[in-house]
Amino acid sequence: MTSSISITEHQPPTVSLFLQQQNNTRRHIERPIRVWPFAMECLAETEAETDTAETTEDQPGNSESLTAATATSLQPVANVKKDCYIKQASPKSGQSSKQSLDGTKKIVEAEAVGCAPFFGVKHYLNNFYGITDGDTDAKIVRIIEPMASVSVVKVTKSSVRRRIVSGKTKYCGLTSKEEGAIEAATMSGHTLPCCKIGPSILCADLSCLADECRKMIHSGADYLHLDVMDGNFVPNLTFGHPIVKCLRPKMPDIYFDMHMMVQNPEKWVESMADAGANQYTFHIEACEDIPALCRKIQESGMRVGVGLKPGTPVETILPYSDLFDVVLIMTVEPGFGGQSFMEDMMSKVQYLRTNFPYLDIEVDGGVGPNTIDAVAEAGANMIVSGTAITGASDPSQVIALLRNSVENAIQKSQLER
Ligand SMILES: O=C(CO)[C@H](O)[C@H](O)COP(=O)(O)O
Repeated sequence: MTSSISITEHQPPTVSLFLQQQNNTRRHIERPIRVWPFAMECLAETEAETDTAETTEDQPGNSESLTAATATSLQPVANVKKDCYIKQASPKSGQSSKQSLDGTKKIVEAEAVGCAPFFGVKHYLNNFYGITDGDTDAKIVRIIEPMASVSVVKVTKSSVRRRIVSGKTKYCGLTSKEEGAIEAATMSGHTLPCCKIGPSILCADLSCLADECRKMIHSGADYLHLDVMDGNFVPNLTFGHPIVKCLRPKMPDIYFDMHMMVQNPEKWVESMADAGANQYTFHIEACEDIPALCRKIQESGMRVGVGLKPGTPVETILPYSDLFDVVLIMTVEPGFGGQSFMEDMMSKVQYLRTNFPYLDIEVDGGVGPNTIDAVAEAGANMIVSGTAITGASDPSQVIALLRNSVENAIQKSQLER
């Protein structure tokens, strides 16, 4: 079933949503939803309201954006002080998760009153989907999380450059309003990870790569995990950026997670960004200057992933943990699909989830219906699965099963918080 909705606003946007359901499997979006950016401004506004204790510092640039935000809402959602600066830091020590969820709830409620399109979209989807800001080249993706009505703003795609300046994240290519909204949202501590299933096409029929990839997406996959092997870091060879570049126009909106099993990963950052990759996951064992590589990846507009081979202790990432968007825990020796899952790697996942509740934790190797429960219970939320999906007679059934396990585990862990 393909559906679409149109929402008109005081500004031009027509919000188009393409939702596809096959064999009762939930979710698939052909294209991102497009909305007018005021929704993001609105988020900033409600953050300011929610966290009044923290919003006292005068910052002229930001007061301008807040005034504009109020003016563009259908009904102002909050009496925001004109001159206040949105400055909610990460959750205060001692702040309970209940308080944090209450804050999130307030934001969601406020949006429901002030932002009809968001409410409609959220209600319609009842799940987590990206919403872009209306440009043809997506700048900001707003993820609506499935379980706890959590809202997150994330930056993706190459039109935005994210840089770390003096330990602070800076965004280039955004208006001050957008930047303020992102700052408020990303620093609010409300960013909880959600379940994403990314089939690895390593063992698929690579002679018809685009068709195989489309099949995965139509079966309900959230993203594609593309394994790049150089015959050096791992004893196998696959493909590189020229193939990714050919694939990109055939699926312009699909998230490409590049698993770079290569020596000297810094060598391929620009080419992969240019080819249209969204996430660049390098192996920590293959890299000498980790901060420099992370900076390079961020500056080229991709999310930063770091992979750990089974023999690499999880603590290795600790000095750099702020620099990563995703940590990939390998549950096989990298190089080949179809190997047996190493359950003892789950202690690494548990350690990461306990210490980094907002981190995207990805698991790769031997993950399928028989092993997913261990992965989900340990706390992983990005699930790579190769042969279990590509070799299945009905990939959509396997994807739905994996998703179900992870979503249940996320829900359970949130109830226990
Ligand atoms: O990175 C990989 C191997 O290095 C693959 O992504 C992974 O092994 C997926 O295949 P399978 O699920 O069959 O193990």
